[in-house]
Order: sequence, then C-alpha cells, then structure tokens
Amino acid sequence: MFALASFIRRNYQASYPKEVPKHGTAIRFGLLGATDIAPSALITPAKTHPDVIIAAIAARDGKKAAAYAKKYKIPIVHPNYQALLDDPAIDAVYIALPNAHHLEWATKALEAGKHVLLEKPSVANAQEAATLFRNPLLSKPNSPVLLEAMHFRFHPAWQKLLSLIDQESIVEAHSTQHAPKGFVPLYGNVCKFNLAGGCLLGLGTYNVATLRQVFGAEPVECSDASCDRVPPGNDQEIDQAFYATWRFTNGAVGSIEADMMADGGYSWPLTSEIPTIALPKLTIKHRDVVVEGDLPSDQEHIVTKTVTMWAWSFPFFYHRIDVENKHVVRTRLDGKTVKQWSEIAYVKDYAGDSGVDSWTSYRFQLEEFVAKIRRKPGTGVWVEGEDSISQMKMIDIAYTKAGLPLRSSSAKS
Ligand SMILES: NC(=O)C1=CN([C@@H]2O[C@H](COP(=O)(O)OP(=O)(O)OC[C@H]3O[C@@H](n4cnc5c(N)ncnc54)[C@H](OP(=O)(O)O)[C@@H]3O)[C@@H](O)[C@H]2O)C=CC1
Ligand SMILES: O=C1OC[C@@H](O)[C@H](O)[C@H]1O
Repeated sequence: MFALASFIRRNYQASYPKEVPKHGTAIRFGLLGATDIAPSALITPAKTHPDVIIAAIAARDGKKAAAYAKKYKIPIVHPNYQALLDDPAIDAVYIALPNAHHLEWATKALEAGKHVLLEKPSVANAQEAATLFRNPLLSKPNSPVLLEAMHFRFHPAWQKLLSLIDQESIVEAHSTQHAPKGFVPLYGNVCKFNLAGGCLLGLGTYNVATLRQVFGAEPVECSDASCDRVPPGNDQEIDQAFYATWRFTNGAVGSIEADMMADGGYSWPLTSEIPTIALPKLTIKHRDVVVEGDLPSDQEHIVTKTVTMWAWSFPFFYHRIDVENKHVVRTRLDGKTVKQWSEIAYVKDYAGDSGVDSWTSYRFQLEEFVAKIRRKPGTGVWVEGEDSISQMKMIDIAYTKAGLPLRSSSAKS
C-alpha cells in the first residue's frame, strides 16, 4: 500500500514538478524542432533547475513553432534552426531531430559556440561519431559541452546496479526491451532509412549501452546478429526488432533483444497481434565461486550470483534490482547436489545523493549537463565523446553482421 502511494506520488511530482525561481544568469536553452520528446526530456526537467531557462524554439514550420511556444511558455520563436543558433542570447541547444540530422545540426551548433544536448543515438554511424566528437572545436579552451543524451545512465538506480556487480566475474549479460506494437508508428521517422531509422539505432542503442557499461569494456566481435524487418511495403533496410550477441574480452558474452513493435507472446486465447507489455530486463550472471567452509572433504560449496534489473530504461517510473546468490553444496567427485538454497535481496534507488526521489533520468542528466557547463564536479557520471564513438562502433558491427546497411546522414528525405 505504501509502495503504491509512493509510486503515484513520485510519478505525479515527476510530471507536475513545482517550478523553482531562476538565477539571473541561468543557462538559456533553445530547442531545435517542436519535438514530441522535448517536454519529457528537457522542458519539464528544466522547471526544477534554477540554472536553466527554456528560452527559444525554432521549427521548420513557423506556425507549429508558435503554437508550441505558446503551449510551453517559451518566450522566443525563431524562424528557422540557423536563426536560433545565430541568437547570441542562447547558450545551449537541445537536438531531438531525426538521427540523420544530428551530425549536421550538432556541428552547426558547436560552430555557433552553443553547448549541445544531443539525443541518442548521437549520429548515424561510427565514422560520423568520430567526425562529431573529435571536432577540433571541442578541444579548444572553453570549448562548448557536447553530450549524447543516454539518459538512463544518469539515474541513481543505474549507478546502484553498477555498484552491485563484479565486472571482472561476469560471464553473461542479456538486455531486453520491448516497445508495445502501436507505440512506434510505421509512418514515423524511426522507420525511414534515409533518416537513419531502425530499431537497433533508435531503441536498441540503450541495450547496447547497458552491455558496454556492465562489462566496462568494448566487444571483441559481434558473433551473431539478426533482425525482423518492418512489413513489406515499408523500407526493407529497417529492423523492427534486433537480436545480437557480442563477445567481450575474457570470453564473456553479452546479448540484446530489442523490439520496437512487440506483439504476441501470450497464450491462447489472446492472439499474436496483441501488443506485448513487458518490462525492460537486464540479467547479469557471474561466474561460480567456490566458498571455503566447514564441509566434509568430499563436498564443495558453490555460490553463483545473478543480478537482474527490471525497467532499467525508465527507472524513474519504477525499477527493481534483484541480487540473487544461489548456493549449492555438491559432491566433488560426481557433482551431485547435496543441498541448495537461494538468498535474494531487492534493491532500489530513486534519489541517490540528490535527496529527491521524483527526478526522472532526464532531470538527473540535466543536472550533470549544467554542472559540466559550469565546470562544477557533479556526480562524475558522464558520457565522454570517445564513449559515444565506441557505442556507434558496437552498433555498426551488429548491423553489418545482420546483413543490413549502415545508416548515414548523407541521404536526406
Ligand atoms: N530520449 C528519449 O526518450 C527519446 C529520444 N528520441 C530521439 O529523438 C530524436 C527524434 O525522434 P523522432 O521520434 O524521430 O522525432 P520526430 O519524428 O518527432 O522528429 C523530431 C523533429 O524533427 C523534425 N523533423 C521531422 N521530420 C523531419 C524530416 N523529414 N526532415 C527533417 N526534420 C524533420 C521535426 O522538427 P520541426 O518541429 O522543426 O518540424 C520534428 O519535430 C531521435 O534521435 C530519437 O532517437 C525519441 C524519442 C524518445
Ligand atoms: O528513446 C526512445 O525511448 C522510447 C522509445 O520507444 C523510442 O523509440 C526511443 O527513441
């Protein structure tokens, strides 16, 4: 009962936070595009940040921009994206354009001296990522801040998970995520190849990030990859679901299953067309450990640790981390089980050191973005440019393994 009340209160406060007064010198953000995601990813989080003002918007269609500005109380409307970048009163921009436009507009924003909060995936492929994140403008003194908005990494629950695993001992990790069918429309930009769409790039990039974080390493190879394409009549280079396995150093294996149009999986009488509702799940298995103990000399005690995180991609809404230690006492000679038992702990962390349990991962991310601009220490959680480049490399090798072409920003709609 208490957990339900807390769930409702947290999510209500996350959606309708109390606005705080702003500093006179607050960072003034401009939005490129009147996008659907900006309210969750930036406009609402900014309400509780005293050092952030959403100051301007530009959209391809002036009327759309004006209506959006009115709805979200954004004072300045620019006639186009470049005009917003040229506005000296804007310090930072948020870019949530289709993936094929990220490289172009992030580069233009850096050239205009703006800090850039750039939606994931950062760009369309690894070569583009190297071009963007190794832009010489980023290594100059007082260079602008550029961040790929891999928001879940900033949530305390994710950091808690990382503290509960033993990176060196992991043998296997499996990361799943299913967006129910109907959530992502086939006519949407994420289903357009020339806009760098696709499930692995749009949704699976989060799963890829979980593996890279869990192993704290890059893969040696993509050993297996396949996909379900969108139905005929749509771009056949577009994966609606992606399944891949990578081999990491020390032989550990990481796999993902990401589906942006998931249906079925229910038993009769529900049909296979019913959208699948499933929590994102990350399972991390550690190697067996032999525990010293007071046992007869012909027996041994083995402990196997498995950590499972539920709802890792939207941990602010709800999450649970299960830390399970399976104990087996067995005979040394033939491995026969003498006795077995399990210990399980359920862990959560909504607030971290912030003291606020209703911040979304986007709000935690904004905190770090601002700290970086202000050259304050922050929590230390960050996505470095080289990290974003490695992220794209892991995606590229999987697309290639699955026989799909790499996406790019050169083909425009
Ligand atoms: N962090 C998160 O939770 C989420 C992140 N995203 C990311 O945000 C980005 C945009 O997502 P998406 O779902 O594609 O958003 P949209 O399809 O809504 O597109 C976003 C904006 O891009 C501009 N745009 C749309 N179509 C085109 C086009 N054909 N050519 C040029 N510009 C266009 C529009 O701006 P205008 O208003 O100027 O017309 C539109 O508002 C992606 O990188 C995606 O991965 C998406 C969803 C959730
Ligand atoms: O970032 C995202 O999160 C939610 C997904 O459904 C969406 O496709 C993706 O872009």
